[in-house]
Formats: sequence, C-alpha cells, structure tokens
Amino acid sequence: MATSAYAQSSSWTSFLKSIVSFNGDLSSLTAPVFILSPTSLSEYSQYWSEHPELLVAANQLKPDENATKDEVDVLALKRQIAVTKWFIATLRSQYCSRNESMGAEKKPLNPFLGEVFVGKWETDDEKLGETILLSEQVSHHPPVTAYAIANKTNNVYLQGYNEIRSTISTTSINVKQYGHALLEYRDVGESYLITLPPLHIEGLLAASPFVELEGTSYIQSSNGYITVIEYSGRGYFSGKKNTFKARIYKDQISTINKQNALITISGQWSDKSYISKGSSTPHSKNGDELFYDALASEPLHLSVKPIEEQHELESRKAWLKVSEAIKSSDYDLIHQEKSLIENNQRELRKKEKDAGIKWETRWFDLKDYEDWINEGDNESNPDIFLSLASLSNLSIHNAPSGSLKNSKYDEGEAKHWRFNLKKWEEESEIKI
Ligand SMILES: CCC(=O)OC[C@H](C)CC[C@H]1O[C@H]2C[C@H]3[C@@H]4CC=C5C[C@@H](O)CC[C@]5(C)[C@H]4CC[C@]3(C)[C@H]2[C@@H]1C
Repeated sequence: MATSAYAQSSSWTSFLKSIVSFNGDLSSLTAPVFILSPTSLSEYSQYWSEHPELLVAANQLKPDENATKDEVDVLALKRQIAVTKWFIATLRSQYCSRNESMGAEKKPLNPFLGEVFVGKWETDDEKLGETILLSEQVSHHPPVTAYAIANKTNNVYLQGYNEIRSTISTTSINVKQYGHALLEYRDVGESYLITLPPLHIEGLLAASPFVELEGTSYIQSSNGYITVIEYSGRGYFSGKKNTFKARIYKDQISTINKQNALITISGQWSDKSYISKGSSTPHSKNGDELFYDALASEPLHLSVKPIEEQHELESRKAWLKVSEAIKSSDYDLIHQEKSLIENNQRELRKKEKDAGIKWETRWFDLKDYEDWINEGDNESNPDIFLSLASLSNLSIHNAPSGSLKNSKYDEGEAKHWRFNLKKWEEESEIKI
C-alpha cells in the first residue's frame, strides 16, 4: 500500500500521538483535514444495495407448485448461494469505496440525532424495478444508524442497524460492529439474519488508512441453511488482502465440522472469488468456477434528489457548508460550520431536557426483546430475529455482531432497532 505524502507531516504524526490517548469514541478525535470525509456516516447505509439485482436474485429462485422435495431443496440451496453472493458483493462498496474515490479511508462526518438520508436505485429493468433507501441516525451518543431498503417489485425487504465500538493498538484501530441486518423475501416466505464482521484500520503509520475485515460473520436462513464467512488480510490464508472463505452448511449443527460444508467459496471480497461443491477450497488454478468478480461489476449508485429539494434534516443539505469547507481544506471554515451544527444540536437537547421531553425517533423503534420474551405467548406473530438467532445459535443480546449464545458477551440488554412501516407511511415531510 502506498505511503501518503502526509506520512511525515506534523499534523499526521501529532494526530497519531493523539490517538494513543484514545477514549473509545472515534468521532471525538480531531483528525487532520486531509483525512476528513465530506460525507456523513448516515450515507453508508447505501452500501447495502449498490447491486440491487443481486439483492433480489433469490426471489427468482422460487419452486413452482408441483416441484418435488428435491427440487425444493436444491432451490433453497441456490437461494442461500444467491444471498451469500449479494452479501459478498456489498463488501467492496462498504469497505473500499472511500479508498477508490478519495485515495484512502477517511473519517466520516458524525451524524446528528435525527439526521436522515434517503434515495432510490432506479433502473429501466422492469423485472428489477425501483429500490428505495431510508436511513436515520437513531442515536448520537453512541452513534447508531438504522436503515430500511425495499424493492416492492420483488417483495424484498432489508432492514438493520449499525453501531461501532473501537479500541486502538499501537498501529491500528480495532472496530467491533454491533447490530445486524434482517432480509425478507416475502414471495418465497423466507428470511435471513446477517451479522457484521469485526474490522481494523491498517495503514495508519503510512497515513494511508484502509479497512481490513477479520473474524467471522454469519448468514442464517429461516430454511435452516447457514453461511459461515471467515475473513483475513495479508499474511493469512493466501497472503492477499481482503481474503475470505465462506462455507454453506445444511444447518448450524453441521458447522461443527468443516467437512460438512455443502459449498465452499473463497478468494478476495474486493476482487475475484471461486466456488466449489463440498469442503475443499476452490481455486482458479484447479479450474473451479468463478463465483464473483467484485471489480467487474460497477456498483449502481443511489439517486438522491437535488439539495434545494431536500428537508433540513437530510444529510447532504444539513452538512453542505461543512462538506464544501472540507473539499476546500479550509480548516477554520470547517470548524466554524461544524460548531454551528453542534451548538444547534446542544440547544435542542437542552430544550428537550428542560421541557422533560424525550427525542422521538422518526421511522425506527427500539424493540426490547427481554420484554417481548417475558410477555410470553408470541406464537401468533413469532419475531423473525428470535427464530433466526435461535436457528444460528447466536446471542440476542447487545453483543458484538455474530456473538454466539453462551459466549462471554451473551448477557445484558437485548434492545434492537426495528423499522416501523406505519411511521414511514405517515411521513409527510421527507420525500424520497
Ligand atoms: C478518527 C480517527 C481517524 O480519523 O483515523 C483515520 C482513519 C480514517 C480511520 C478511522 C475511520 O475509518 C472509517 C471507516 C469507517 C467504517 C467503514 C465502513 C462501515 C460499514 C458500514 O456498513 C457501517 C459503518 C462502518 C463500519 C464505518 C464505521 C466508521 C469507520 C470505522 C471510520 C473511522 C472513524
């Protein structure tokens, strides 16, 4: 990875010193201008669907009414492969797009409470149809972004939320992701729980930061199939960066032995990956089939209405002056414009506190699963998160994403952000 010209700059070396006395909240660190992104973190929800054709693909793999049990099963496995491909395809957008567009990972603007970001992916393919995005900053301390993505044409709905907790080692920033995504294919009658891998930021000493994924993440289907994805960077499996190995099993019990894998996929999530049947590691060398080429398919970017048509709570309108100041590297103006927004927010919080009113989130509710479980009979409308967490043996608590039941994190609160369709349907001010 290239060493930036900034590596020796005094601003970067003093910044690196400052992160040694790090307090856990990345947004509190004053980073040098050249590492600041003009984009708010609330916009990162769009990375979940820059390949909408892959997001809806599983919906086309429906058995017809006279399919045999085998055909039904083969199609269920094909849907698991399709959902795994969609998820792997999101990773380049999620974790490389700033490096590709701005030369390095950047520090995003820290969204204010109630900040929203909406848009749509438009296409002239009427089988695919339009896909819409709603994103809302549902918490400022700690920063939590919730999102909902819908493709009505295919009856496909994705919702989720993200929170991060960071620690610093001598040369890298280690990030645990909290939250998960829930994906529903309502025509097929199937749902998926998707967890988020831990990551770390490399390249800090070279002032050319980039994200590397690590650990394990899961995709659990309501039909039992589960994909277990292991991540590594340079120096592990193949010495290449952004490496992963995904294994698909019939069910969670089978995951105790890698020999039980029905399908194995491996390669680089930011480049090419290959697929083979069974548990052997696929590779281009032994002629295994190409699974996905992340560089070959250009992402479809979200359409966002012009700033003059946006509501004041919409991200690009709210941050316009700060964003322009960052683009012109005018540190004083950045500080001046950011302070305006931050002081306004402090004022609002103070008024709410004095009036004894609590901030109401707009399109998402914080669902307390401990209440839900204690209320007992929910057989009437079983919650898909609870059933998928049980199938995958994953914790329902506010643990790092992908924590297993009975792991050391499997305790404490169990509150998760959920999309409230009724609130969106009653929305009268914010338009897509
Ligand atoms: C504040 C310290 C600093 O500026 O260090 C310089 C570097 C830019 C490293 C810190 C920032 O790195 C950014 C990378 C961001 C993550 C990128 C992608 C995602 C996926 C998305 O679905 C959810 C959000 C998440 C996890 C971003 C979270 C915020 C990260 C870690 C930024 C760091 C402040």
